[in-house]
Order: sequence, then C-alpha cells, then structure tokens
Amino acid sequence: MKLHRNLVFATIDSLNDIFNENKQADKVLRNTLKRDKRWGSRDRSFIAETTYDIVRWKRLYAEIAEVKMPYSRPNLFRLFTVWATLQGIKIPDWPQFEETPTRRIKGRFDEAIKTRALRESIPDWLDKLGEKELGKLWDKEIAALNQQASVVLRANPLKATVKELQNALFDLDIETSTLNGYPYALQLKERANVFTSDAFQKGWFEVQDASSQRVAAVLDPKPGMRIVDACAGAGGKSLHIASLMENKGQVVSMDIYQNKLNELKRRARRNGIHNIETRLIESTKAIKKMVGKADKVLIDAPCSGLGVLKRNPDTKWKIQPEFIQNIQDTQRELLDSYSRMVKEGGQLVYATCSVLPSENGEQVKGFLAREAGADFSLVSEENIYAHKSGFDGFYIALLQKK
Ligand SMILES: C[S@@+](CC[C@H](N)C(=O)[O-])C[C@H]1O[C@@H](n2cnc3c(N)ncnc32)[C@H](O)[C@@H]1O
Repeated sequence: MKLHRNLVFATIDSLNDIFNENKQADKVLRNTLKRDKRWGSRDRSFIAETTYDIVRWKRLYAEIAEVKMPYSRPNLFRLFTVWATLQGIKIPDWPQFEETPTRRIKGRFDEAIKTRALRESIPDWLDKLGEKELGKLWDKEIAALNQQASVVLRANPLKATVKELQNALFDLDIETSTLNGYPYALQLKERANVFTSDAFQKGWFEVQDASSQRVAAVLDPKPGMRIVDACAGAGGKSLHIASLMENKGQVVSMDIYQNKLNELKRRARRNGIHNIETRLIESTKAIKKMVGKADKVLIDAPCSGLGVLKRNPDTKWKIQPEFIQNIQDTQRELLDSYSRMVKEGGQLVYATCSVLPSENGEQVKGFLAREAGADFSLVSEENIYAHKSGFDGFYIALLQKK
C-alpha cells in the first residue's frame, strides 16, 4: 500500500483532536471527512479506519513508540509509524518520518504483548476490573471487543421486507447476509457507506448491531400496547419497538436530553412511524404521570459502554473508575424509580451495552431484593458477550410484575 500525504495528514489531525483536544472520535472523523470533496470511498475509509485503529491501540503503540501524552506532532507521526510498520506498510521518505526509527518496532511489539493490559491496549485499572468481574472470560472478551465491529442493518418492516432490502442493496453492489436468530438483520459482507442509498432515505432500514436488536425482541411489544422507552436517546430501540407494533398503540420515548429526542423524531418520520410520543424528563413529574400506566417499560440504561468498545474504542481512554461507580448509582435509581411505570401484570426490560456483572445481573438482583422490586420476578436474562456472539456485548433482563 502506498501512503498518500493528504490522507496521512488528515489522520494525524484527527488523532490530535481526539487525543489532545479530548474530542469524540466519531464527531472528529465526521468533520475531517468533510474536508475534501474529491476523496473517494477508499480514501475516506483509510482515514477513518486508520484513525480508529490508532485510537484502539493507543496504549500499545505509545509503549512501542516510547511517547507520552500530550502527543506532539512528531509523536503522533511516531504512533502512525508503529501502525504502518505493524501493517507491513513501507514508510515513505517524507521529512515527518525522519525521526521515527522503524527497526526496533517489531521487537518492542513482541515484548509488549506479553502483558495483557499492553497487548489489549487498555488502562491497568480496567484490566484489573475486567478480571475481577469476569474472571477467565475477560481474556477472550477484551480481545473480541478490540476487533473492528461489523456493520449490521435492521430492516424496517413498515417499509420493506428483509428480502426487498437485500435486493435493493445488491443492486448497489452492497452484498449482505441474513443472520440466524435475528429476523430483521442484514450483515454487510464488506464495509460500505449505506447512508447515501435511496433505501436509507426512504426509511427501509437503520444501522443497528445484532445484539442491540435482541432488546426489542425480548421486550416483545404487541400492536395496541402502551410501551415506555425510558432512556430512549436518539431512538435506536424505540424505532424498532414501534415498527413491531405496526404503528398501533403508543410508544412513549423519554430522555433527559431534548436534542436526542429531536433526532429520534427525525428518524421516526423517515421510518414512517406515527405512534411515538417523545417526552423530556425535566423532573420526577414526567415519571409520576406514568406510574402504573405502561404495559411494558424498557430501561436501556446509561452504562460504561464497555460492550461497545468495538465501535467506540475511545471509551477506553475517556472513562474513569469513578464514572463506572457513578453510573451504577444512576442505574440503581432508574430501576427503582422507572419500574413504577409498569402496570400490574406488565413487564420490565432492563438492558445495558456493558459486559460488567456489576452493571447487569447484580443490578437486577439488587433491585429484586429491594422494596421497589418486591412485585417483580425475573423471567429471563441474556449475558451477550462479544467473544461468543461476534457482535456487541449486551445484557438484557426481562422481569414480570405481579
Ligand atoms: C444506552 S443510552 C440509550 C440508547 C437508546 N435507547 C438507543 O437505543 O439508541 C442511555 C440513554 O439514557 C439517557 N439518560 C441518562 N440519564 C437518564 C435519566 N436519568 N433518565 C432517562 N434517561 C437518561 C441518556 O441520555 C442516553 O440517551
């Protein structure tokens, strides 16, 4: 592979924003990719994938390159050199690479990967926490979470069948395969920009990981029901739920951020969905109004996001142990408070995109042991691990109210 100057520079600029300016990787890349209209899809994927790779492997590469934060521009080039050398790419003789020794990279790599926290490129505290919580599973799980995520779509049955969507994409040279056990999913055989397709503009599909598609499946909403999606965000699950209800009944999508709910409304319009009502949670009033009124409530709780490291590798560098502690307090409060919206005989689904038992099964166990959970019983729970499923790590528990 030949390296092109403007693509490498765009990658270095993106890394600078992510590492030194503490900006979110997906937002930084969205901006960088707007920079030059002449870039084709290969150029764009080079910038995006190289940036994500270097973010993912930051600790390992920094150890090999012997550089420390904050990274100067020459140090960002050293990180890039480690990436390129390990990929077997020849380093060009540009002045930016003059100071970057390539000879010792392979030897230092062999030495570094003897230590798991370096090999998997994670902070020491996270390695300790993962081992404490998952024991032997952690080794395989963190390795799987360091793999690049595959792209999975969810067909919107209000607009198209899976077959119709597959054919429409095939006409655009985008090959997909169906996934056993995920009735609306199509997995892309190769990465492609699906957002520019006519099918996307017409609301035929959303991009949604296979594990995430399990959440609405477990909730099992039926036409005519009233469902509360209490942490709806931009609506990934709400849209899925509403589509399964065939636009009949009501989905009340709540969140504490209006901008996310606005995005949800935009997506609902594209999806041809009319039965979602968004409600901003500004105080406990919004919850009190709904106490005992929902057939089913989904708490897709804010979490550490450790199950989705494949697609958000910068989470490794952004979260701190205190954040995980605080988010667990929030999860406990949400379970106690939002479960009150379930009517008698109704159901509650608690889900996270984390693989830590302390955010998952232990939260549910704690809830069931408290007064707030006294009327509930556990029907089923799924611990979805990336190393077993091949998709995101998730947790989904279904609870029944007496
Ligand atoms: C895991 S994300 C939800 C993702 C969303 N359900 C989806 O499928 O796209 C968790 C959401 O909880 C929201 N949140 C955080 N604290 C909350 C609270 N106290 N009450 C309700 N939502 C909250 C966040 O804004 C975020 O959108």
